[in-house]
Amino acid sequence: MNRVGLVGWRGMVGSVLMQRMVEEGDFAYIEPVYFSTSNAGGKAPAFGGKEAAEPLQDATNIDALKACDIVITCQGGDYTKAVYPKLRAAGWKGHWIDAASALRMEDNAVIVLDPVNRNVIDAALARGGRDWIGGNCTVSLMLMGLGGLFRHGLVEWISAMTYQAASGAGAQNMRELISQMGAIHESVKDLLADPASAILEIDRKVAETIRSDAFPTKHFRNTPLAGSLIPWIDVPVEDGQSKEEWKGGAECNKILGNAPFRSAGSIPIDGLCVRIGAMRCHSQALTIKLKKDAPLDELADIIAGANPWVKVVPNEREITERELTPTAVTGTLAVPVGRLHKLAMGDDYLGAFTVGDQLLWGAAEPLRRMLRILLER
Ligand SMILES: NC(=O)C1=CN([C@@H]2O[C@H](COP(=O)(O)OP(=O)(O)OC[C@H]3O[C@@H](n4cnc5c(N)ncnc54)[C@H](OP(=O)(O)O)[C@@H]3O)[C@@H](O)[C@H]2O)C=CC1
Ligand SMILES: N[C@@H](CC(=O)OP(=O)(O)O)C(=O)O
Repeated sequence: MNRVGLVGWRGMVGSVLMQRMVEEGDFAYIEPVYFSTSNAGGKAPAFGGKEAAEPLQDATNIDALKACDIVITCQGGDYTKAVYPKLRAAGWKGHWIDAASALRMEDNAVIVLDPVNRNVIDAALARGGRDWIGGNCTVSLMLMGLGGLFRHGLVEWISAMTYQAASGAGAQNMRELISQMGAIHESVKDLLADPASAILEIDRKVAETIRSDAFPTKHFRNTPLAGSLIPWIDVPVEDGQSKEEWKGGAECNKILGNAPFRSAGSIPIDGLCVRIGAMRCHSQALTIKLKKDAPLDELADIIAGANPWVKVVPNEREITERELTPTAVTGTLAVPVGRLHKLAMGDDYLGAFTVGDQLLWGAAEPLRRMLRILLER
């Protein structure tokens, strides 16, 4: 049985991964070894009802990691940068599965999203590939939704305008969003209780609260999110883009096995990434330039047929309000795509909207499935 090292299992992404591994019975096929950066020697958990043979191992101990056939880490990029090079330098030939972005664009790394790029994964396996990295959440969710259009060679370019949840910034940010919501309510709760109170007075107080120094904004770089939005995610890069926006083009093309972004043969993918006050679902409004005019019902069938999780929501008001929202999707593997219609720019322009859980398909699920691919070879 494969000895599988689990690093970062108690973090937010790691916890979702453990939950999915339990649900899918993955622990029956592995000998789990749990690692910690903070509590080596402590008691290991028993996910899937399976006791680990050893206590928590030191996640920076290269010899302990070297004893694993496969290591899965959700510990973050700093950990990857500190440990991965030493582990390979020590001659480790095992498989490294990683949620962090640190290694994504390395030549020997594959960005894994098997419902979309199983061909790229299989080709890398045949070449002896050993580094399997989960994609950026927004990128993976867009490809889970639109994979069919790419597979049919229909996409000339895409503009993705995103509405990204607090969870993408981390667990502390989710907590801070809720604190902000609470602070807003607290500031006007007496006025709200009085049906005769003036709405502009409520609005004035809310704005004052959001702008005040006392508003909890530490984790969002001193910028309020509740009652507002933040049109910048991650660090600036070149050409006026944020790094989150750059990943859209760079990672999508790599996942699809295309030429590198901005080189001949790649697909231009760009847009603006915006943080909004959702908890853990990212949404995206997409303008898709098709290579040719195709009937809407054919396009809908192509989108719906790409994988078992994508679902086309008819472009009608009631069902869209019911099924194409973060509230409907959160905690599920469903990737609904809706608002499908031809845009005013021409019949080869398709409008679409998609929602996905950024901790499931956006982070944990592609890693879990890569583990199963390795175990089932
Ligand atoms: N958040 C996201 O949306 C996505 C994140 N990722 C990647 O995954 C990495 C991890 O992200 P995320 O899961 O959000 O990070 P977390 O901060 O939730 O967890 C990271 C580590 O922090 C340590 N930790 C310290 N205190 C606590 C605590 N109270 N509860 C739980 N863990 C604690 C744990 O390490 P230990 O047990 O060793 O102490 C844990 O493994 C990111 O850095 C990123 O590279 C990838 C895709 C999406
Ligand atoms: N940057 C993403 C979350 C994330 O962790 O992305 P990446 O895995 O590319 O670092 C967001 O803020 O929503």
